[in-house]
Amino acid sequence: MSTVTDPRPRQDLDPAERSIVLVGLMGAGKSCIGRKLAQRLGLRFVDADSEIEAAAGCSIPEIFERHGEAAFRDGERRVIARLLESHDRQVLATGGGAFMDAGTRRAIAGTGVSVWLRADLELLLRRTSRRSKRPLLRRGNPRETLSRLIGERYPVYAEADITVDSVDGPPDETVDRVLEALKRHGAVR
Ligand SMILES: Nc1ncnc2c1ncn2[C@@H]1O[C@H](COP(=O)(O)OP(=O)(O)O)[C@@H](O)[C@H]1O
Ligand SMILES: O=C(O)C1=C[C@@H](OP(=O)(O)O)[C@@H](O)[C@H](O)C1
Ligand SMILES: [Mg+2]
Repeated sequence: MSTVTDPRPRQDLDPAERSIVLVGLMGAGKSCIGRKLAQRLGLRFVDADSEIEAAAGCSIPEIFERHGEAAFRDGERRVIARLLESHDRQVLATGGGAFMDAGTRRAIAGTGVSVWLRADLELLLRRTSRRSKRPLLRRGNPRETLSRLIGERYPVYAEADITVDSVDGPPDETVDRVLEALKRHGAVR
């Protein structure tokens, strides 16, 4: 007889069975590096932001405008919990604010291995200057906003299982660094 629920405590999951979950600030490269990492590992790639947009039937700026940030955060928490409940191993790029939620951090610790893509302010500014799809950077001064978010969020991102510096070179260079770190952690063989 088969059971629907997995009887193993999630903490016992082998690191090599866990989904790889990228966290970090806007512009760190979670979406870009996550997609390439998934290709290299032959795993499914999921971007939490795209899933939220699909579930809401509108873009992230529209969700913020119509329903406010709190509603976006509710959707984000639910979507990430659903994605992590799936037993398929995947590479999941979260949005920059997701890991700030304690429940989301617990869910990630349950079935994932978290990787903080760390980047400095100048790199984040350069990478986020081209597109304006991020509501938090649409108003005010992006340097001040990102600098404040670094102060608020970096101590929390530091709780991730693995930290990798997102470098100012070709994306594959950062993908290589992530792969090496995952191997050291036992999450990739
Ligand atoms: N390592 C990298 N090297 C060069 N460009 C990058 C790198 N990582 C990301 N980018 C570019 O920077 C921008 C922001 O990256 P993105 O993956 O959307 O970041 P995030 O999802 O963390 O907000 C994108 O245009 C992406 O192509
Ligand atoms: O940092 C944040 O609070 C946000 C980051 C965005 O994702 P990226 O980090 O992929 O840009 C997106 O989820 C939303 O605009 C809010
Ligand atoms: Mg992204």
